[in-house]
Amino acid sequence: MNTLLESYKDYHINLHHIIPLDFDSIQEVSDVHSWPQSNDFLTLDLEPNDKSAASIIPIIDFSDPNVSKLIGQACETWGSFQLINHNVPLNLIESAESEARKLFSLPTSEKRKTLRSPSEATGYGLARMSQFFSRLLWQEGFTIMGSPVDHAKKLWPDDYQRFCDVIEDFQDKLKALSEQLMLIILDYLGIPKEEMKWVGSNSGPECATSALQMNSYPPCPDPTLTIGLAPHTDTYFLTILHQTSNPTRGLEIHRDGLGWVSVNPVHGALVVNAGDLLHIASNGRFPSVLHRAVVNKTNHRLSLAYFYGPPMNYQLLPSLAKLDDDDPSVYPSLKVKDYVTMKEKHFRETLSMLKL
Ligand SMILES: O=C(O)CCC(=O)C(=O)O
Ligand SMILES: [Fe+2]
Repeated sequence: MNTLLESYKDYHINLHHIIPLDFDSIQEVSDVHSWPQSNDFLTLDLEPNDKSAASIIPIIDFSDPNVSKLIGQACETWGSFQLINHNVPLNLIESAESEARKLFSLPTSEKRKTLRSPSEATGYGLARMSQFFSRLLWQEGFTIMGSPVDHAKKLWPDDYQRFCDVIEDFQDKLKALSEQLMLIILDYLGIPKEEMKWVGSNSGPECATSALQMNSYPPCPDPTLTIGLAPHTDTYFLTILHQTSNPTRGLEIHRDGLGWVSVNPVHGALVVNAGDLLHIASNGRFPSVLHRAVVNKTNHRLSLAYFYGPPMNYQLLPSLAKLDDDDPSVYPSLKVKDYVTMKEKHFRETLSMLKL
């Protein structure tokens, strides 16, 4: 089991947790998409916390001379920041968004030609998290690992090349940015880069794992009843996310003491979130940011999330990030594939189960 695809093969998901709603025909929020209103993180509070809090999520200029310190501090306090001047061309981001929109605008019967099979990780379907919930998400997704060509040929038999070219170029640029961010982060944590040779490695079993997740959240007749993506943390080291500008509400992150904070889109910015594996590798110094996607009544919101992390065989060594010798290790050393397997079973409980 050396690739992400192989680690997911053992977890056959019921079709009910793969097939999205037929948004072409849906008129109302039925019982299966009505989420319980309770006091825990699932509470769909009607308003995000006060607007001033929204501006607190750091916006970092990649060309700032202090960029390393700013990124390290943002990861340590928030586990999240927005990055501007990141060198991913704006027209490429816009093209990727428009290719995603083209895909999600296809009739449901066409999209289902690429339905993710229960033992696979790529293609059209509900977010993987849906297997943990009895209610349905107001979301449809499309997951890509490497080349999307096989699926693209099914969707547009005579016209698949543009989709593939744009998406591959987009993934290449996000990979390069992920590598730059990782070098900054390793330096901040005092981890020698020789310990993470997969950063920057381009081929073979030692190269990084990555995936591009396209999310579509059609307008919803009653956004107070349902949710696009339920609260979760991402699994890998970093997520780089583009979200459509101008949603009424969308990505929200949770911070103790503040509650849910909206990540308001900044034109051309990419959101960077720290995930579980970086939380472990940082020996708990960087929080794995809890976030969710809420839906709205008027806009068809899209997001493109690029997940980046180590190969499945990589052994995480939290002790490398210890501040000094007396600083205890907060997590055990473990292999990435073992973490991925645990998360497929235990979802949000996984980190607390591992904590020493
Ligand atoms: O749509 C968003 O803004 C969030 C997407 C996300 O969290 C994910 O794909 O893991
Ligand atoms: Fe996420």
